[in-house]
Amino acid sequence: MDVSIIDISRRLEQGTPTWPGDTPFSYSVSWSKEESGSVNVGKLEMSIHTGTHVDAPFHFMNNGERIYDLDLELYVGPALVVDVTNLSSIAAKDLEQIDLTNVSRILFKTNSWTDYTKFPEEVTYIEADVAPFLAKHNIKLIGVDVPSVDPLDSKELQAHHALHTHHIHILEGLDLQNVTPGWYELMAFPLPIVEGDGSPVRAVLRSHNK
Ligand SMILES: Nc1ccccc1C(=O)C[C@H](N)C(=O)O
Ligand SMILES: [Zn+2]
Ligand SMILES: [Zn+2]
Repeated sequence: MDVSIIDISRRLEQGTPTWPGDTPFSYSVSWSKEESGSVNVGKLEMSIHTGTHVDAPFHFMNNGERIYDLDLELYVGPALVVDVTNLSSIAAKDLEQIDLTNVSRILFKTNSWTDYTKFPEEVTYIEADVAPFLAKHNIKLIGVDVPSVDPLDSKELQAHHALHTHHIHILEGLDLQNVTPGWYELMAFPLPIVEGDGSPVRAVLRSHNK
C-alpha cells in the first residue's frame, strides 16, 4: 500500500502550551486497573483551543453555529499548503501569485510558532482582506500553524469575523514544520461535541496529485 500519512497535529500532554489563562491540558488515569479490577480509565481536561483544533462560529459569536452543526466535508479533501514564511502578516496581495484554481482548502505554513514547549508571543496573522479574496476563489477552509488567525492580543478578532462572513471555516494550531508546500489530501475531523465552540482534531495529510 503506497499511502503515507503526515501527522500535522501537535502533541497533547502535560505542559502543552495553552492560551494564557486558559485551562491547562491534563490527562490522568482516574480509575486504575488495580482499582477497577479490569481496566485503566483515563480522564481529560483541556481548553478546546489547545493544540490542533477547529473553531466553531459560536467561539466568537453567541448566536454562531456549534461544532456539531458544521459540515464534515469541510475537514476532508484536497488542500494546498502554501509557504508564507517570513511574513509578519498575510494580506491578499501576498497571495495574488498563487494559482488558486480548484482550491477549497488552504493551509498557511508561517513557521512563526516552532517552539512547541511555549505559547508564542507574536505570530504571523491573517489580514481582514484575505477573507473576501479567498471567498472569490471559493475557498471554504483555512488552516494555520499558529494558535489564532488573528494577532494574539486582538479583541476584535477581525480575521475570525471576516472569514465567517465569507463562509470560510478555521483550523488552527497545525504543525507544518516538516511539510513541503504543495497539494495533499487533508483529514481533520472534529469530535461530535454537540454544544462545542470548536474541537480538538487529529489533522493529517496524505499525498495527493491534483
Ligand atoms: N482560548 C482563548 C482564551 C481566551 C481568549 C482567546 C482564546 C482563543 O483561543 C482565541 C483564539 N483566536 C482561538 O480561536 O483559538
Ligand atoms: Zn481556536
Ligand atoms: Zn480561532
